[in-house]
Order: sequence, then C-alpha cells, then structure tokens
Amino acid sequence: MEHGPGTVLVRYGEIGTKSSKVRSDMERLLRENLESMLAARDVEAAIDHEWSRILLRTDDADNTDAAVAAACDTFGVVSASPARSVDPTSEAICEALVAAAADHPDGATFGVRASRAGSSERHPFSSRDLEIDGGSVVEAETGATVDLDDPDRTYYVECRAEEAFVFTEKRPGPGGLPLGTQGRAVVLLSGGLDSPVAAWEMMKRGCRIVPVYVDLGPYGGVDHQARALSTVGELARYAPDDDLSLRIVPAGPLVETLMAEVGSTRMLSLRRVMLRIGEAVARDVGAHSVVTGESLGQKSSQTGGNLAATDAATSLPVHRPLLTRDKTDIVDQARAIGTFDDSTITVGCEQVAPSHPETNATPAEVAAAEPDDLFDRVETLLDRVEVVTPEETRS
Ligand SMILES: Nc1ncnc2c1ncn2[C@@H]1O[C@H](COP(=O)(O)OP(=O)(O)OP(=O)(O)O)[C@@H](O)[C@H]1O
Repeated sequence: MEHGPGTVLVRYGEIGTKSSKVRSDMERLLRENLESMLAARDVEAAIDHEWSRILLRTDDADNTDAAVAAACDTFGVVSASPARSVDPTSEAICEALVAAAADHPDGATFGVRASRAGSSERHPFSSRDLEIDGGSVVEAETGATVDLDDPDRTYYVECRAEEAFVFTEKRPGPGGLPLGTQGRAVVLLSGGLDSPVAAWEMMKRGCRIVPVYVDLGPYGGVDHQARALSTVGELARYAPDDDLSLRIVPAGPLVETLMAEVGSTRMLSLRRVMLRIGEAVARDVGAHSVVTGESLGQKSSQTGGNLAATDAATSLPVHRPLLTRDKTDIVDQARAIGTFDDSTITVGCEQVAPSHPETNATPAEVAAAEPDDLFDRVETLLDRVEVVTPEETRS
C-alpha cells in the first residue's frame, strides 16, 4: 500500500533538548502554529505527531508543496521533507525509491541512506540491507553511479514500525523556537533595513513582537513610514495569529526641540527618547524588553560607549539581535525573509545627525545636554499613538 507522495516530515531541533513538560508545551504550540500557518495560506493538510516529528498529510501535490513552504516559514522548524509514505516492507520501500527516481537528474551520482527503528521481528532487514537493495533498484532505474562520499542526490529512507518514508529533499526551516514561547517584546521599527531583520530574529527565538515607529515629523518622511508599514506586513506572514499592528508615535515636536537645543549628543538623545517610548509601550502591552536593529560600530551612535549611554535611559533590557552582524549579511537576510525593499529612502535619523557627532559619550554627558522635561514629554506622546494594522498597510 502506498499512501502517496503527499506526506511532509517536519523536524524540529532545540525543542527536543527540553525537559518533558517544557517540551510537550512547546510541541503543542508548534503544532498550533503550523495549523495557523496552513490555514492562513489555505493549505489543506492533516497534522499528525509521531515520535519527535510532525507529519503533515496532504492529498495532492500542490498542497504538499505549499505545506512544505508553510512549514519552512514556521519558527521552530529545522527542516521539512516532502515524502512518500509506504508500508514498512522492503518491497514497498524499493517501489517508492523507483518512483522517487523518476526525476533523477541526468548524470547525477547518488547514494541511499536508510535508518530503521522497530524490532527485527517486525522488519526482517537492517538499514544496511535497505541501502544495498535500494541502491540496486535506483541504479537499475536510472543507470546512475553510486557515490557514497559526496552524492549529487541522496535518497533517504526512514523505516518505522508502522510506516516507512522515502524522500530526496530536506528543505531548511528557520530553526529557533515556536512563536509564543518567549513572551513579548517591543521592536523599534524604523523603516530602514536592519530593524525588520532584528524583529524577525526575535520572532525566530519565540518572541511575539509589538512594532513601534517613531514619527520624526519634518525629519522623517512619508516614504520612510510607508516602508515601516510594509515591512510589518511582511513580518505578519510569519505570525498569522499575532496582532502586528504598527504603533506610530508622533515625535516631530520633540525632535525639533532636540535640533534646536542639543549639539553633538543630539542623536544619542533621540535614541534615548526612542527607548523611553519603547519602554512606555512595553508597560502598556506587557512586553519584557525593547529591541533595536543596531549593530556595533555601524554608525557613530552605535559605538560600544554610545550604546551604553543610550541604554541608561531605560530600565528595561534593550536587545540588539544584530549587534555582531555585518551589513552585507543583514542585507542578504532581509532579501531572504522578504523585508528588503529596493527603494532608496533618505533615512530620517540621518537628517537629525549633527555634523560632528559624539562617539563615546557618558550617560551623564548626554543627560546634561538634554532639556529637563524631555522624558516627561515622551509620556504625553503616548495619548496620541496611531495604531495601523497590517491589513491596512497592504491596501
Ligand atoms: N523612526 C524610527 N522609529 C522607530 N525606531 C527607530 C526609528 N529610527 C531608528 N529606530 C531604531 O533605532 C535603530 C538605529 O537607528 P538607525 O538610525 O541606525 O536606523 P535606520 O538606519 O534608519 O534603520 P535600521 O537600523 O532599521 O536600518 C533602528 O534599527 C531602529 O531599531
């Protein structure tokens, strides 16, 4: 009996290292998140959970492909394979290997890698037997050469007590932990390239995010805000159950005050204002931290000393998932996750930067140059926050 090519094996990694209680909670959440992801994309698939795997059962090839794609966008998933599911007999497995070899690329070498779990009474063959017999049928079918060290294509066989799987691909997922296992964080989302990637990195480790955009008034820009909005829409694809509404905080008048009254530490004060805004929103929504897209030394405001000076403005932890990442690497990731935008937008903050910025300020120096009522004014901004949902951003 062949159950068809429509099974997707979904593997998860780090969850497996947890204690049994944590593990079962995380597995449940991962299953629920997969269910939501499939539903959001109109993919019909039943979900089974066996051993340390999740199985998605689909009934046509389009659904199988779409189910693999959905799994590979679900945080916590390490890899997914579209597989043929057959009875756990040598004959059925060899037949499935022949079927899988139908699209063997011309001239490609191959190897068969088999694993077998279950008693030897149930399966009168070893994994080595499966590799030898499987290798013979694939060779006969394709005329291809075996290369066990570095095959162009690997045929995988996983034989379990009740069912065997044959597949040739392991498509990578994002890894990380299921979304929702690590609480909630506010992300300062600028409309630039880095902060959406920082947001995605937090989501990948299981953290729900609350995106906040600080409107810099005349120093910001409609395009800049539009890009923040569109990246929220992209991030929402990875979190179909979450409310990723963007909170837009009108800070134009505050920025004008900084421009008029603060000199070489102006940019650091602006960062401190942003962190305070993040802290206030975090209080409101029950978030544990504030996230930025900064990386060490990328700009004068991001030197080690200056990051310490900005952090002194908040009592919440400030997470910077991109701290040690190079820009080229961040750009590549933005393309891969879909938040890259080709348009060149004059970055709002750059218009605020002083011509000779301080590169190693102490918290006391920055605070001394700030208007006394700066942070009181931040609190008053929060009554005027505009909340825009990702659906609105797409229209
Ligand atoms: N207008 C803004 N609204 C919300 N957060 C902002 C804004 N501008 C900057 N930030 C936050 O401060 C960080 C550092 O600011 P920077 O000037 O480097 O931003 P950028 O280059 O405009 O954007 P990005 O860092 O996202 O590429 C950003 O990664 C982001 O987390």
